[in-house]
Amino acid sequence: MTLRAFAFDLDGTLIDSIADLAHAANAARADLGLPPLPQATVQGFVGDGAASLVARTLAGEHAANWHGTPEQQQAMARFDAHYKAGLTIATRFYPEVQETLHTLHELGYRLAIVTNKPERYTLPLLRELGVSERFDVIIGGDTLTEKKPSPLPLQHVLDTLGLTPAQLLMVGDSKNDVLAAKAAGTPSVLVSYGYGHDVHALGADHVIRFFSELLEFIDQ
Ligand SMILES: O=C(O)COP(=O)(O)O
Ligand SMILES: [Mg+2]
Repeated sequence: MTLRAFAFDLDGTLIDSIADLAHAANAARADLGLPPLPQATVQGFVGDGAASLVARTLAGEHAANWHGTPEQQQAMARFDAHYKAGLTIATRFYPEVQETLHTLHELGYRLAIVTNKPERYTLPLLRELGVSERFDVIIGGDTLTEKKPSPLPLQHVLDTLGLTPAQLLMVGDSKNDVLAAKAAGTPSVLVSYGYGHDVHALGADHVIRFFSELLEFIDQ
């Protein structure tokens, strides 16, 4: 491979954020007089951005869509307040992530974040975890006009870094990550420990169990 750079999904790939997301989701539901949802249920709602997460959280089902109704906006305001107040209470890097990012950086690879998480959470979260400086480009779900599965965020990374699609490896945990990679023409790797379902059936070029397996894809 002629890899020069990596684009990383955030939730379920670099960080295990589900406890803080579920806490904020259930605190928002409590504010609206609704009973809590199991953490595993909220986990299944993550991956399409905050508006989808809030719409699903409010309805208690994955099929719900964001329409910007007054009730959804109220739920978003409550979720937003709770999540911003506790972005990194329980959120942690998955094993081997920090060491592997350090190694890739030392080897001269450019590193990007391509997440559907909005910038208002992504940027402070990365700062709180002390890794903002690690990344050459950070694209949140609302940074551009389209988010994953659109190829736009990855195309923006390619343009910014001056790379061809074959030189960038998308690393994620869910369907949107593979769809975005395919649409942008970049290779993709899925981690099997994240929030995606059926990762082996999503058509990624590789599925890995541990983050450090990424080092097997580079010319050392
Ligand atoms: O906030 C989300 O919906 C998930 O974000 P991700 O793209 O980092 O998995
Ligand atoms: Mg993810």
